[in-house]
Amino acid sequence: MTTRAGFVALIGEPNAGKSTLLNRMVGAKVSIVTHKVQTTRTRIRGVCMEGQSQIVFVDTPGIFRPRRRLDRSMVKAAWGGASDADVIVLLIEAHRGLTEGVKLILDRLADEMPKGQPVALAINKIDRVKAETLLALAEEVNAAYPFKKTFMISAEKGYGVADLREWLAGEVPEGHWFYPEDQIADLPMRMIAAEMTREKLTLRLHEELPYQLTVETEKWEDKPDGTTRIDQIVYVARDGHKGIVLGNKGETIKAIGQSARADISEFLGRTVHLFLQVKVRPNWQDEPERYSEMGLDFKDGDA
Ligand SMILES: Nc1nc2c(ncn2[C@@H]2O[C@H](COP(=O)(O)OP(=O)(O)OP(=O)(O)O)[C@@H](O)[C@H]2O)c(=O)[nH]1
Repeated sequence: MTTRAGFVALIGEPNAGKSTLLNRMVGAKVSIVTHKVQTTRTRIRGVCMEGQSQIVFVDTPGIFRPRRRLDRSMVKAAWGGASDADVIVLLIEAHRGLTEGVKLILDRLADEMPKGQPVALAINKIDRVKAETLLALAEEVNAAYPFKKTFMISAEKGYGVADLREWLAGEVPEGHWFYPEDQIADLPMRMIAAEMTREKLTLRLHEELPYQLTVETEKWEDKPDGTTRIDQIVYVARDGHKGIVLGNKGETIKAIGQSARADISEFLGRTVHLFLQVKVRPNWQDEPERYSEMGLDFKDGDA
């Protein structure tokens, strides 16, 4: 049977309802991810299956709030996330209409989507407006940008969300799934745990190994005794980096493991046994950027 898999970016002004919509489509754990982990590297917000399609939602952190200098590079990264995606959904608020912020996004959309990906408009919070207003708004926004499809939804109440999901499932390209189906439910937790370890590594080693580390959660086992065993791999780019991460007699990695374990345990509310392994993956930076940035690990022949 033909399988499909692809990346979907939800974009929109702050407060448009992106998290609420994601939670509806993916499941409640996603909100935990987004509120706990604020990084530019963790780009995956959640994954869901719809029929034979695997839909991977990618993050677009802070696209429209470039306040500080640091934020400007994040804005770039955010549009990068969107333009790398296979499908884009612009979420706007029904009762606020075509705001200046939305206009700004519409102006940039054509330039930022050189690949001509399908872009859908989702008018959210339809529970707050009358039907006439909605139709007029849909027309107005479509006149500004030729959306492939327009959805009227209420992320909070769930109206229209199933239709949007079905449409996305049909729009993502044919291809292998990125994640085994049985890992999807755990994925946000695996990512949080990996991100927590990466944060400790960066705190301790940031001067020596900037951006040269990735962490992946390999195994996750909730034991009947109420504890959780988590195995993670810290990938470094070069053999010489391994020693830096391990430290003298393994002291550095031990200290990192202890503090990561404490954070993960607190977060999960259960005792965690964390096992860290350091491995060299010299080519990870040469992998297509979108995959390595997203923490995806491809086996031969998958890409
Ligand atoms: N009435 C109504 N409120 C909604 C709907 N969807 C989301 N909201 C509310 O809108 C507010 C913002 O929703 P979020 O999902 O946090 O928005 P966001 O786009 O993720 O916001 P940022 O994280 O700031 O980018 C919350 O108070 C939601 O409860 C909807 O369909 N109807």
